[in-house]
Amino acid sequence: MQQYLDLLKLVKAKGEHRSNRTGIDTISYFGAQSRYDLRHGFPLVTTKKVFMKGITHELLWFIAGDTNIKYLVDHDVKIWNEWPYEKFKKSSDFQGETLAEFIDLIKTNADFARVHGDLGPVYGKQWRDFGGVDQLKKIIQEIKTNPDSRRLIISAWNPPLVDSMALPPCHTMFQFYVSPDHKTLNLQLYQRSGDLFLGVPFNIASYALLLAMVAQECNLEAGEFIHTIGDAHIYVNHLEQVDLQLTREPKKLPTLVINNFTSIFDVKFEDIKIENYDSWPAIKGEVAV
Ligand SMILES: Nc1nc(=O)c2c([nH]1)NC[C@@H]1CN(c3ccc(C(=O)N[C@@H](CCC(=O)O)C(=O)O)cc3)CN21
Ligand SMILES: O=c1ccn([C@H]2C[C@H](O)[C@@H](COP(=O)(O)O)O2)c(=O)[nH]1
Repeated sequence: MQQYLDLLKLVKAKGEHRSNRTGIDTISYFGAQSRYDLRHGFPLVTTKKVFMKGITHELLWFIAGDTNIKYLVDHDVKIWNEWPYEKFKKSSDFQGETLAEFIDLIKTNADFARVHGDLGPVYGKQWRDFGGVDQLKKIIQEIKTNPDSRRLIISAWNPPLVDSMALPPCHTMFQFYVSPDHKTLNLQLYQRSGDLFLGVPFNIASYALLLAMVAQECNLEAGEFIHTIGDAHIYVNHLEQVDLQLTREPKKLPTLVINNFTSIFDVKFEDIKIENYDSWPAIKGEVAV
């Protein structure tokens, strides 16, 4: 996937050293756009192995309107673990538990999970209930009945609620666009902040999967995913990993297959398959909390 490598190169070449709330500085470039055409394969980064299982579960979790990490924890998806733990550490229930102990409590104690596993009104809540509006259902209905609309927008950025979220949304809003011949569905995402090494490969695959599912729901062909990023950054402790990736030749993209599709609201994890994913080995990197 050359577009992703080009994005890394752009930020390395034109970005500036910048500090931020995490204490780990970044090289940052403001305003970048990449285009991925799903007709050329499923855009899963091949220059390192990407954890597609986690991406798929996370997307189904958003679509279900869920905001509690219990579902993810129960399926061994660890990517959101640190954020409720940080919240828990500040609560009066905290008694020095480690992150592993905290996650164990989420797994085994439903009452504990209900209170301490919730991230606040994050993506799932906003997509399915933004002040009473089920945006996802509404927009799918609009795509089906009014494909020429220029108002096919879903927003996760809800200003009065941003401060009660464990992490304000990074992928803040997206728009659908049906081609003039009403055959192809395209999606553009505005992501306000992008961790190019860890988060962005997840975000690309996640929105490509969402585009494919909404297209199938609307009997359209999935076309382009256009990824626009505000603060596009590489954490300085990921620079070596990025350089290693830049030495690797991208491989042929895998294909996405969704079996037994009836509706985007009923898709099962087992029915989503990525076939012929040939990637370079995984590369580890620390996440900045
Ligand atoms: N600094 C930062 N970067 C992010 O990408 C990010 C956040 N914070 N906060 C919220 C979510 C959580 N996301 C994450 C968090 C961790 C990984 C991660 O560690 N990925 C590893 C291993 C995944 C695994 O196998 O469990 C990777 O190699 O992709 C990825 C995305 C994306 N977001
Ligand atoms: O889906 C996601 C979620 C988060 N990120 C990254 C972007 C930043 O590095 C951090 C969030 O920190 P802020 O200070 O709130 O910007 O997480 C991502 O790339 N993708």
